[in-house]
Amino acid sequence: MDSELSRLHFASKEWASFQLVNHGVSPAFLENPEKVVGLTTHCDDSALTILLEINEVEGLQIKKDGKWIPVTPFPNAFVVNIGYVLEIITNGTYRSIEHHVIVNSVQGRLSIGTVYSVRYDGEMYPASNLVSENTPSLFKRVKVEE
Ligand SMILES: O=C(O)CCC(=O)C(=O)O
Ligand SMILES: [Fe+2]
Repeated sequence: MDSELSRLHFASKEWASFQLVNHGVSPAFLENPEKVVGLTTHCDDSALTILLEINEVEGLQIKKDGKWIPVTPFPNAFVVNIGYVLEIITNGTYRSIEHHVIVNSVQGRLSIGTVYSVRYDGEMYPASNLVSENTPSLFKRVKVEE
């Protein structure tokens, strides 16, 4: 049976891709804005994360040269975030950037992300054609699960 579901199951198993939805902040939470935390600072451990800021509420920020810079939502545009996996495969040519999400007490924020990664039982290391005497490998071979 080659249903959508079995194809999705195959894709999730082979590429570990899945979707996540961040819901807005609940009204109860909004009554205590000082307690409101968004998503704490992190780099994605995916290969690529493709994000849609559904209701175009600001909140996502990236850290550049030690400063937090807001990623202003742009109608119908995706935010493409590079994760550790791609940083390793490209031997650091593409860097994974630190980011976090802050929420405000006025409006909830809604985003949907599709996370593309690699097989969980595999290994990752820089692509061999990106490693040379002049560009030594910046990463050792590691298991994806590590
Ligand atoms: O909601 C967002 O805009 C960012 C979500 C995020 O950073 C993540 O899921 O890794
Ligand atoms: Fe993230």
